[in-house]
Amino acid sequence: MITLQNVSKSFSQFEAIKSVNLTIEKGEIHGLIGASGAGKSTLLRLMNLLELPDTGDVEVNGQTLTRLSAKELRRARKSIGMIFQHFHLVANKTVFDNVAVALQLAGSRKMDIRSRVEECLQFVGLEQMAGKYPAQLSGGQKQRVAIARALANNPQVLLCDEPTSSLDPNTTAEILTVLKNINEQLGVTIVFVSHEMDVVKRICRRVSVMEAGEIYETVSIEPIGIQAINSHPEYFVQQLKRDGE
Ligand SMILES: Nc1ncnc2c1ncn2[C@@H]1O[C@H](COP(=O)(O)OP(=O)(O)OP(=O)(O)O)[C@@H](O)[C@H]1O
Repeated sequence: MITLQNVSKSFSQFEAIKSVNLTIEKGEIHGLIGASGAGKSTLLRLMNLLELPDTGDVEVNGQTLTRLSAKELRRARKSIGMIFQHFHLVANKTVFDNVAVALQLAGSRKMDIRSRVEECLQFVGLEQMAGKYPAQLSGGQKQRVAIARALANNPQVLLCDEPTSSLDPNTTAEILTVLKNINEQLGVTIVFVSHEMDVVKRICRRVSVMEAGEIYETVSIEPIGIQAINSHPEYFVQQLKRDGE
């Protein structure tokens, strides 16, 4: 589903990604974890060619992206959705229009756009918020809009760059549930970048640990379950004690 072969990326003289090989299976939720600067976001952005590799091949959904023309790449990218830590919504557009924009850019017919936007907003539980503006939404609601926008073109892959890092524990759990539903109900393969171990453990089936531009190790894990986190005070006490150890 996603294969990186000897992929390298440098910024000026700095080698941010060093000849990485990685295969992510169809239907998987795959985590990328590591310290700040390890190369997680860069590796993720190489998967839809937001960053162009200096060497190596990137294959997604059976297509070698690195060998496509600009036009072919635009078409291939419709099958790869992406969400970000800071949502990247358009402030002066309504929730409805923020989602519709993805379909307009992809050339969907006007008559199809309304029903598809409504469908996507319903999937993330925001059908009542279609007329609101981003400033009127909570962080979790903004991320749901971004998810609805990413789903609009029926992607096979969803790339998630620290999607819960600005959210509180309860909202994080809600977003993880939405992502899990997308994986299980729509069969979307998910790549999930995070520096938070407990978040990754709750949602990912395999996790690649990154260090200094390389994959140190890829580990299969037993997810501990999205509901494991909640607002119970004992959870916060345990976290605080653990962090203080
Ligand atoms: N556009 C760029 N220009 C120059 N250097 C960059 C660029 N993008 C990333 N880097 C550098 O590449 C390295 C990897 O960055 P990247 O953002 O992929 O790391 P990360 O593991 O996602 O870190 P964080 O968790 O802090 O976001 C860092 O040293 C960063 O400074």
